[in-house]
Amino acid sequence: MGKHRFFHRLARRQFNTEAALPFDEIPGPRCVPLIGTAWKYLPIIGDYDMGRLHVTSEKKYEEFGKIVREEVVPGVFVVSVFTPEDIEKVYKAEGKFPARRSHLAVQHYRLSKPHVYNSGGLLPTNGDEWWRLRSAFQKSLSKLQNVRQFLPVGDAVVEDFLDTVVGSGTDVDDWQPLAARLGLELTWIAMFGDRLAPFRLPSSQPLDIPAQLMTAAESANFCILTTDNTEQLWKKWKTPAYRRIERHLSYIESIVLPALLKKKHETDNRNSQEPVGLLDEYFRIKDVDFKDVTGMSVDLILGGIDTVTADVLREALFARAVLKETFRLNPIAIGISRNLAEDTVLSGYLVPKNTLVITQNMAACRQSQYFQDPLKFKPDRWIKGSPTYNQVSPYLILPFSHGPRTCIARRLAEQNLLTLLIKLVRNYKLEWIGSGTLGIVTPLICKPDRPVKLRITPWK
Ligand code: HEM
Repeated sequence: MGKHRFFHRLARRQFNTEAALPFDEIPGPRCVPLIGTAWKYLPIIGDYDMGRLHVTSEKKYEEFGKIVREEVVPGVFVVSVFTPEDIEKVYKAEGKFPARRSHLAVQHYRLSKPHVYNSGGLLPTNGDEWWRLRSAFQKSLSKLQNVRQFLPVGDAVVEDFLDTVVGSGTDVDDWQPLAARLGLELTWIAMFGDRLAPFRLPSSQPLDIPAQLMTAAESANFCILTTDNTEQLWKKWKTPAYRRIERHLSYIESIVLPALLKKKHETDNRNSQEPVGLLDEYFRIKDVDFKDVTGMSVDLILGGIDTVTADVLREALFARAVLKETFRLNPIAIGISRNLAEDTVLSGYLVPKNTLVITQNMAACRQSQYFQDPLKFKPDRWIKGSPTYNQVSPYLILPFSHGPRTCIARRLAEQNLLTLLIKLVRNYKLEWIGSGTLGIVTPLICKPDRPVKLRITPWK
C-alpha cells in the first residue's frame, strides 16, 4: 500500500473513531455492584433466560435497540449487534486469527491432561495455535471434491436409517434423539470410514454406546454455556458444572481413544494410498501428531452431535431453499461471538479492541424490516425468479458463520442434510402430531423445546 494511502486511511479511521460515541454510552441493562448485569439472568428478579437466548435477544432489541452492552461479569463486557451492517463490520474486524471466548472449561480440562492432548484443541483455542490446528485439519474438509468422497457412505447410512428406523412404522415419541443418532453415525463414518453401530428400532433403544456418547456430548455442551458465562471459579475449585464436563469428556475419550489407536494401526499398515475416512488423512499430516488428532476427533464428535445435515445435490434448488429458510428461522446458533481484533465503530459507538461481540443473526432474521412475513416459512423467497424472491445482505443468514473460522464441517454437514432431506421427502409424508407449536431452547446450541412428534408414512 502506498505511503499516502496508508496515512489517508489512518486519518480517516481516526476521524471515524473520534467522531464515534463512547463505549460506556452504549445502551444496556442496569449494572449493579459485584454481579454487573448478570442479575437479569437470575430467577425471579431477572427477565432474561439463558435457556431461551433467542427470546432474550429479541427482548434486548425491543428494550435497547440495535446495539446492546452488558457487563456479564464485573469488567467483562459483551456487546450484541443486530444489523447486517454491524455484523459485516464485526467480521471485518476479526483479524487474521478470528477469536471466540467459548468452551473455556474444555480448554482447561484438556490442558490439565498433557499426556492426552497437546493443547485446548480447535473449539476453544485462539491465536497461532488455533491456526496451526485449523490449517492442518481443514484441508480434507473444505474442498468440495474431498467432501464428495463421503457422499456414498453418507448416502448408505441415510438409506439404512430410513429403512430400519423411519420405514419400520414404529410409533416414535420424539424424533429428535433419533436425528441426533443419525448425525453421530454420519460424523463417525466420515471420520473412521466405518460404522459406529447398527441403528436400532426406537422401541428397542438400549443404553448402548451411541446413546451414551450422545448423552455425554449433549450434557457437556449444556454445561459449557454455564462455565463460559459465569465467574471462572472452576479454575480454582471443581464446580459441579466443571465436574460434569470432566466426566462427560472423559467418557467420550474412553470410546474415541481405543477407536483412534485401532485406526492408526490400520493406517500405518495399509498399502493403498487411497484414504478410508478422514482420520486416514489426518494421521498422514506431517505437522500434527496423535494427540492433536485426539483433540480434533473429540471436537468433531462434540460439533457433530445434534447438527445433522453429485449432481443431484447441486441441482436440488428447492431443497437448498428449504434448508436456507430453515436456518433463517431456526439456526443451530443464535449468532456467533468474536473478540474484536481492532477498535471498531458499531452503530455509531466506539467498541474497543478485544471486546466480545455477539452477532444476533437469528433475531435479525425474524425482523419485518428485512423479510416480508418474517415468521412464515417460505422457501420460495430464496428461488430467483419467484415473485417472493428476497435479496438481502449476505451477513444476515450465516448459519455456519463466515471467514477463516467458519464451521470446519460445513460442506459435509450440508451434504448430509440435503441427502437426508431429499430421500426423506421423496419417500415419506411427514405430519406434525405434537402438542402446540414447536419452539426452541438454547443449551449452547438451539434444540427443539418439546418432543418432536411426527407421523411419517410412505407416499405409496
Ligand atoms: C447444521 C449443521 C451445522 C451448523 C449449522 C454448524 C455451525 C457452526 C458454527 C456457527 C460454528 C462457529 C463458527 C465461528 O465461530 O465462526 C461452528 C464451528 C465448528 N463446527 Fe459446525 N455446524 C454444523 C455441523 C457440524 C458438524 C457435523 C461438525 C463435525 C463433524 C462440526 C464441527 C465444528 C467444529 C469443529 C467447529 C469449530 C471450528 C473452529 O473453531 O475453527 N459442525 N459450526
